Amino acid sequence: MEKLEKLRIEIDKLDKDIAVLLEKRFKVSMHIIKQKKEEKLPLFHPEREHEIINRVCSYVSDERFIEEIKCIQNLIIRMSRQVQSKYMFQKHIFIIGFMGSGKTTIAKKVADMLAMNMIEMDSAIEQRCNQPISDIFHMKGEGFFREMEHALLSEITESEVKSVVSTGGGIVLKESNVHLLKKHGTVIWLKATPKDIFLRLSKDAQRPLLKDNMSIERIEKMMNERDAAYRQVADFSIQTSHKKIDDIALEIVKFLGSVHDDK
Ligand SMILES: Nc1ncnc2c1ncn2[C@@H]1O[C@H](COP(=O)(O)OP(=O)(O)O)[C@@H](O)[C@H]1O
Ligand SMILES: O=C(O)C1=C[C@@H](OP(=O)(O)O)[C@@H](O)[C@H](O)C1
Ligand SMILES: [Mg+2]
Repeated sequence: MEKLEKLRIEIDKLDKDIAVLLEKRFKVSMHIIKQKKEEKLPLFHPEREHEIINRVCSYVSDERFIEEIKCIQNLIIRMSRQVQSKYMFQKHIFIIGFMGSGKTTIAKKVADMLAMNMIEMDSAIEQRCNQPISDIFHMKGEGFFREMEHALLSEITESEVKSVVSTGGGIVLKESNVHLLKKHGTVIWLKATPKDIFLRLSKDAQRPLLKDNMSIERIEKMMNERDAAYRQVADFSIQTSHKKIDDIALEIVKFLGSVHDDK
């Protein structure tokens, strides 16, 4: 029993040392992000992160713990990115654009790169209604869906936690949403050609507005009707056709690094 007590005291002391060191490390991370911003350097640098993890593993002499230490180091790096993002972004990051432009896919990537919370508005509405979007449209009508969408956006904008938000393609149809997007976020507009949208969505039955009569011409017509609304709210636009998901997300993260906030 006495031996166990001694070991516990040792663990407690090590935990204290770790906490103090982590606090120091996070403070340095914050200095780094300020410096990166001043020097306009990329916020996200995966090669450097791999380098750090490999180097840290090379300090471990007992092979039995390499896997665990690697895992913890990964988490430390991710949490450092979280600390940096909290410092950097005092507004939400809204991803807007036509159906199939890649909002959901890219928002996940950007959130992962910045270690930020991600909100998928359509999924959140589906959860609230306990129904897929296509059923909500069919059974309760588009008007009901738009009310749900507006209520959710209002809630998101009131939240202290800043998120990467994947919106639905029709978010800009309500003027009150446009106002909220502009006021509370940095808005990224994803674009794609009607042909690419058609190819991306032709096997997807989850878009009620395109479900029955999907054609390149119909997509082009709807897109033309909406483009002005996307344009008026966007801080940055990016063409996604013929680009890889990772490259699109990196381009967005690079843009976000150049955004000036109040700090
Ligand atoms: N840049 C891209 N290149 C190729 N396919 C893409 C790209 N972006 C998204 N996709 C694909 O297109 C489909 C629709 O993407 P999604 O993220 O759901 O779009 P949105 O949320 O804007 O409707 C998905 O199957 C996704 O994998
Ligand atoms: O463009 C629209 O009006 C809509 C787009 C959908 O989201 P995605 O853009 O993710 O497909 C979804 O919100 C709903 O079907 C309405
Ligand atoms: Mg989506």
